[in-house]
Amino acid sequence: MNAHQSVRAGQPVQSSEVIAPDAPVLEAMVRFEAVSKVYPAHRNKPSVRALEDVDFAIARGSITGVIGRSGAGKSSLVRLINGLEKPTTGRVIVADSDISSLSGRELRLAQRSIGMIFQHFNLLSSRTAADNIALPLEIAGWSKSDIASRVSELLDLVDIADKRDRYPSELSGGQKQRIGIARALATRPNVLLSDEATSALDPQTTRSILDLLANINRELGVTIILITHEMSVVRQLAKEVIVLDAGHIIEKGHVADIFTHPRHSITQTFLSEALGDAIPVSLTSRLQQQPRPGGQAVIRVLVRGLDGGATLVARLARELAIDVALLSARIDEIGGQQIGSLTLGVPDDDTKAAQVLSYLSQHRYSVERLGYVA
Ligand SMILES: Nc1ncnc2c1ncn2[C@@H]1O[C@H](COP(=O)(O)OP(=O)(O)OP(=O)(O)O)[C@@H](O)[C@H]1O
Repeated sequence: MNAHQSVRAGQPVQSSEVIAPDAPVLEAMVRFEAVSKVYPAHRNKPSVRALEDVDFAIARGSITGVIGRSGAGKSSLVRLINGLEKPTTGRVIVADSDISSLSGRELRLAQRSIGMIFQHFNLLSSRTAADNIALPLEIAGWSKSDIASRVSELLDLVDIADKRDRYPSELSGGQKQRIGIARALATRPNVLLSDEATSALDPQTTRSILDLLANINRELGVTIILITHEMSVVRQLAKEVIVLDAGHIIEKGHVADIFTHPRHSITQTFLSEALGDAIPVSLTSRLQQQPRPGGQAVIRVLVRGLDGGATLVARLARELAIDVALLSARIDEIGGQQIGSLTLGVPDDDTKAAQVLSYLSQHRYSVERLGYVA
């Protein structure tokens, strides 16, 4: 498939298929074609293979999370998208142009269609909020009056007009990030790259920034790519996710599918972190790490909606003849779908707990053993 082809939703997933589900015909905004990135040996340091044969396509107007641990290759991927690095092999296509083949003025023009926001905001401390937002417009050669009206528009968009004359040192982290977002959107980019943009913020401010990004995506149609090491960020905002590990894509697809049916243990660990608070305190306070005679093994399973939970409990009873107890259930909106998190108590006899776990993993449920209760 080349950069200009589109695919129809509903076809089986191919390695470079566009991964947004809803539109009838999807067009890629960012496409990696067999991309590898090797940093050459330097002084005494050996060469590093940061990305290996990476293939994906991100649909126009979508919100996609790219998640991975430290060293997985996330920053390399960002620098390839915005043309700061060239792939060692393969091509990087952004908005129908092969950014990996551009240089000089052509590259600078292409880079204007890619906005970036950062963990530490990267604002100039000597400039006011308004003047920080104006900077990319000055560089792009806009007239003073056009800059003034665009900056006012952007301050309203990020809901921070009252702080226009404040300096970064006078702003909170959330306010600084709003200025960062306004600056990134100044030249009307097609793509907004968020590089750990909420990692330095508290959970409530993170929520408000993610809500703002969701509005921007809805109202302006900007394609958003969220680089993060936190599945909770992906869960709150993205519909699609790419999981990177040691330079390889280990999973990609719809967030709701990956939450309910992860293929890889690393993905499962990210999911557990994102759901850490999903169990009621009344249960966590009773959880033990060692089995109790006559007690129950406690497991957590993710299912599609609460109906999926009722069906699962009925199937375990019917197919394995094991009655499980529903200890708690909670429903979340993840990737635009309702996902149920069920905590089940399985009679703690070794064979029954093992049978249930093996049944769930055979059917690719996202499952985690939490401990035991008496
Ligand atoms: N300029 C460089 N020169 C040499 N090696 C590099 C360079 N940039 C990254 N690497 C190496 O490439 C691998 C991937 O790094 P990268 O920064 O892309 O990962 P990351 O997922 O962003 O990690 P982190 O979350 O810690 O920033 C690492 O082993 C890193 O040490």
